[in-house]
Amino acid sequence: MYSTLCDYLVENMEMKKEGKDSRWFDVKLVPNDYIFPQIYRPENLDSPLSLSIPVIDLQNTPIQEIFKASQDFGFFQVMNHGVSKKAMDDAMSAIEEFFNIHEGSGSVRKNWIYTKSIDYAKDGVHLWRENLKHPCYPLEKCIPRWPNKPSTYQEVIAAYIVEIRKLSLRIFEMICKGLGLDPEYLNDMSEVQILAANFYPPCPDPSLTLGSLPHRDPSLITILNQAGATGLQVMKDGEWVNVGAIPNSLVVNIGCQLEIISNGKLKSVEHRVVTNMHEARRTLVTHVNPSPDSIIEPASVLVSESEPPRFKAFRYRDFVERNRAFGDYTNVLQNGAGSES
Ligand SMILES: O=C(O)CCC(=O)C(=O)O
Ligand SMILES: [Fe+2]
Repeated sequence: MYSTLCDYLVENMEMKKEGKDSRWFDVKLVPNDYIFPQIYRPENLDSPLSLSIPVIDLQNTPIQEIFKASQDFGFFQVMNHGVSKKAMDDAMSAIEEFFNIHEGSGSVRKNWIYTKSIDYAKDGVHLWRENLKHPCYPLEKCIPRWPNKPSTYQEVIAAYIVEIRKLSLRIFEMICKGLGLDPEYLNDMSEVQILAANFYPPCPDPSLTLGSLPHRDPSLITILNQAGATGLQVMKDGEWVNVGAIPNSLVVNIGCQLEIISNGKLKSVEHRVVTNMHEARRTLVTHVNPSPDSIIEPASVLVSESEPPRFKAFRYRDFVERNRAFGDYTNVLQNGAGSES
């Protein structure tokens, strides 16, 4: 932390003299408006050694493993998941270029939303990240409305979404079988609706900052490509647990809607992103959501006299609008290619 404003100005003027560019994160000390109050700070960045998120090989349709991880952690990592390395690498390169091209260009709010770090504030404190979000459903209509810089963006992100959709269908089938639901139950009501890309630059003091605030996802499931970088933490038994960075794996977590449909059998768990000093974290997050007009309620086969419904029914669209579930521009995101902006 800077002890005086003067220290801060001198430090940053010196960096400019040295000829470094002046992106917001090119600082030697964390500026005051990025320092969270004590209660939010991720002071101990090491996990308890005994805990780790399950890593599951999808090759042999491991229904019980997926089901148990969804109950115990609400999170798991998958290997041999069928999303090609090329699709993952190409998509991640496009994202990296996007954040390089668009830095400093101001927020763009049309059919996609680019939010700079400074635009994110919790009680006046900024998150250590930049973010891009856009709708993905219906895919063919959405593609031409996505960013066109870099020029590969639309093509490679579309290819990535198609592969992620296939993976989400496999995971849903396994979860349905584990729960005792019709295998198509979740497939029929879901869409890969929103893509969010994040850029968390290296930070001079990760104990003071956050990349994302603790939250639960408003999705059915979320599939996260973290490109082998650490930073994600999951709450387990009252402690923050680091999620390992395994090359070519994907992280899957149970969203609030699936917790409701499962009548509380599966857990939607709180998570957050911490920063680190040495490497940038870039992530591609796909929110697999219920179709906006679907009714979310505990599945009838999971409800009985001995297990009454633990949640009331609602329309997903109403939940999203009421909670502004995808941030300030939720309407643009939920209404996808149909929205005028
Ligand atoms: O970027 C990450 O690692 C996590 C992002 C996340 O939790 C979300 O988009 O819901
Ligand atoms: Fe999340």
